[in-house]
Amino acid sequence: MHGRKRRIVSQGFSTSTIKSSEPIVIQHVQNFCSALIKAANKPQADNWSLPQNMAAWTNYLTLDVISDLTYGQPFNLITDTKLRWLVNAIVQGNRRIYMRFAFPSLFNVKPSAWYSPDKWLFPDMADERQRFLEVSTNFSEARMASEEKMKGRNDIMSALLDARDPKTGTKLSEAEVWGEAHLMIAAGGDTTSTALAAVLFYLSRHDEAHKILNNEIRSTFPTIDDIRQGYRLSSCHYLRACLEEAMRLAPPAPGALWREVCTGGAIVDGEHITAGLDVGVCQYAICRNPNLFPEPYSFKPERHLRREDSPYSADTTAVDYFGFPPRSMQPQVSSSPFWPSQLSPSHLSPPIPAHAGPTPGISTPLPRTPGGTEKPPAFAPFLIGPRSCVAKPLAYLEMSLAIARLVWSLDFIAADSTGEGKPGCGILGRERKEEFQIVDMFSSSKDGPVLKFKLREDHCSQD
Ligand code: HEM
Repeated sequence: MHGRKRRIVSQGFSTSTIKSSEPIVIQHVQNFCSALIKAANKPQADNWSLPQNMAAWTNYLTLDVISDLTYGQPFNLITDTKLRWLVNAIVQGNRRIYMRFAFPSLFNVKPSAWYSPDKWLFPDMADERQRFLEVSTNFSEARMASEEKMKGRNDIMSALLDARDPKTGTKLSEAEVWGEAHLMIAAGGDTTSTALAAVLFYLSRHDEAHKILNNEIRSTFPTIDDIRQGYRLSSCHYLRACLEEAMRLAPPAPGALWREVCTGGAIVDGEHITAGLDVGVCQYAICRNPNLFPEPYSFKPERHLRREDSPYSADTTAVDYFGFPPRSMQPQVSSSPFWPSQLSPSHLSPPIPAHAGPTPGISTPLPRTPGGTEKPPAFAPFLIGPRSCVAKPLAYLEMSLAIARLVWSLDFIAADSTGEGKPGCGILGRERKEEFQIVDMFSSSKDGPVLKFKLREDHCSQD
């Protein structure tokens, strides 16, 4: 059942669909940047903008993108306040699904006059959920009504409506299409916004990394319009490393996503697991294992950089995250080196520990152990296998465009401590000031960082 849907849904994220979706993503990324540029154009006494909560802005951006690609019209959360309540409704919806996974028996009780799981457990969200379903239905109906007009768009929805399962030749029914659309909104907004908020949190607290990224982006792209899918964006390896490191420290799906062991059992790390048991790996925990990630609480994008002499760079079949070959096979596009003299690329690329898994990359094959078996990567924010994230290329495109265009246009600093841990708070795991705080609700709920912006010094007039 899942296999059939997956074969159809994955066509909505094919290279050609992602390519034709790019102008839509860029349009919303530009709205996002314009909103922050507008704030920067009204400097306060300290020359910086009023503080901006980036958990909110990144949520608006990612929901505008995914609603536009799915329904053919955006929620317009960046430019209009009317539907902004949807952000919380979606987070709460994810929390409810997570509770269902964790405690199915609570929900498997038929609601009665005296017990209804939703009313008891989520009294505040019943209304919001209803309103969200109404919005989603209205948007779905509007899309269906204008489907003829939308034909040339080649977005996720057109692909879902047209695609056939290559194995059975069947299409998704209308109900299945709208079920998938609903899933896209729930799965595609909150996750991507956590990664964006986290990278902004860590950059605003790590000047050296922030400087290197500024240099990389500003020296690679002469104008903001040059920041689009292609060799130049693929060559921004420090950008990619910052995104990876932010997702390592703040995984957008941080908990264990359980899988039931099938008939015959399974062998995991040499242990036999009986059929019927649930197994899962908690991304938050494994990403803090010091044997896999030395100094696990430190923000070190360089740990994700591919060393030219690492085993992976020799792999000519490896492709980069937009489907381009690795840097060594790409034309050189920028003659100005972006590395500060005291931090050469070789300095930033310590040897990759043999046990640390491969440099993450969409199509980088898993390394082979001496016995020839594949070793799964420890860092897997999108998971691996047949139920992993179907939209990984879209997520990387969106994150790369948003951070590159923002960094190209604006300087930013932390305005306050929102999002930080609170030393001495007495809550285990919540006391590290330097760690971006997330709450596991299937996706990650977060607040902050709150940042102040100003136009980058060498570009004084933008709108
Ligand atoms: C940084 C961004 C993202 C991360 C880290 C992420 C992570 C994940 C993870 C861990 C899963 C597996 C969930 C499970 O096992 O239950 C998943 C599934 C999924 N994701 Fe993403 N996701 C991201 C962005 C997106 C976006 C932008 C979309 C857009 C539509 C999306 C759509 C989906 C869908 C449809 C599934 C279900 C796939 C299936 O069951 O075959 N995700 N994602």
